[in-house]
Amino acid sequence: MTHPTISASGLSLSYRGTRAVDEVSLRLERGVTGLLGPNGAGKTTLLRILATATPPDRGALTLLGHDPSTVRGRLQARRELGYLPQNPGFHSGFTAFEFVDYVAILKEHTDRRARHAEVRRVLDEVGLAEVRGRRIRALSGGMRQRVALAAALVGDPGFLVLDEPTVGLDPEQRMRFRELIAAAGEGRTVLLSTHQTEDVAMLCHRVVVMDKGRVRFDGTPGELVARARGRVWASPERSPEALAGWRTGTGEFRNVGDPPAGARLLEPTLEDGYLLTLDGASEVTV
Ligand SMILES: Nc1ncnc2c1ncn2[C@@H]1O[C@H](COP(=O)(O)OP(=O)(O)OP(=O)(O)O)[C@@H](O)[C@H]1O
Repeated sequence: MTHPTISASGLSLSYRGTRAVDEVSLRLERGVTGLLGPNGAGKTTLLRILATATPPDRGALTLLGHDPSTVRGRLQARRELGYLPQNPGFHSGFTAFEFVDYVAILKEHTDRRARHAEVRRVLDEVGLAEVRGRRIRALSGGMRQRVALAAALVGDPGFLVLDEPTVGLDPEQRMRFRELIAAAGEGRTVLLSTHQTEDVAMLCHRVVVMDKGRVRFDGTPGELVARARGRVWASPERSPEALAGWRTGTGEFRNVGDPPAGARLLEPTLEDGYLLTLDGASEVTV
């Protein structure tokens, strides 16, 4: 059995009256955990708290055995975690090498030779050895995201926080990025925020769904899919019972919701389970 490398209890953070993160408790273990949620659900805010970029208003957090509410614990935790923020803040005039080197300096890698070797290692790990001398502005979107991942991998962190790293990537680049995330998840704890339910289905051993600052689901991808079993059906026209329904390429409607008696049920996907979780979330009373 693995034991949690990250444990959070009752984390809350408000921005002028908005509860961005509301009493979130989580335990993360090795492997890739997906974090799903609609826009404004609080994902980025939660990731910022876990990456020690923003302190919570309330709650307790242990990161790789360190308590980030103390100066010493925060410094220790920062040395051992990697964060790929939604906007990595590239200086586009930098080369890939210069950018990662700059991040390595910020991460207190002071010995120049050892640092440069580390920068080469992480750029190699993400498949960018060939273009390390190229300016970031000349790289494709997929390559830029790999530069950001390389920066997060400096120092071989035990905990990796990735905020929507596959956004805007084409399918081929996304697949390539998935390979890298899966490789990064071997022997590490990775938390991956995404809008792509496919990323979660393909990569994650666990999935957390957030909405309105709260955790609405925490389990395996299979358990999320199971929530939609018996709630997806086909019909020649849109069913009035459906929460969502659309005509597919076959000409039939695919409906999600509470099926009528005798409906021809379809195999659910993770996306169906996710949508039904969000729909139920508005009814959750706390
Ligand atoms: N710096 C800030 N100042 C004020 N409100 C903020 C700030 N950052 C986030 N919020 C608010 O907190 C809530 C959660 O935002 P957050 O960015 O964490 O959500 P998200 O799930 O990451 O959304 P997205 O998927 O769109 O990135 C939203 O209502 C947002 O408007």
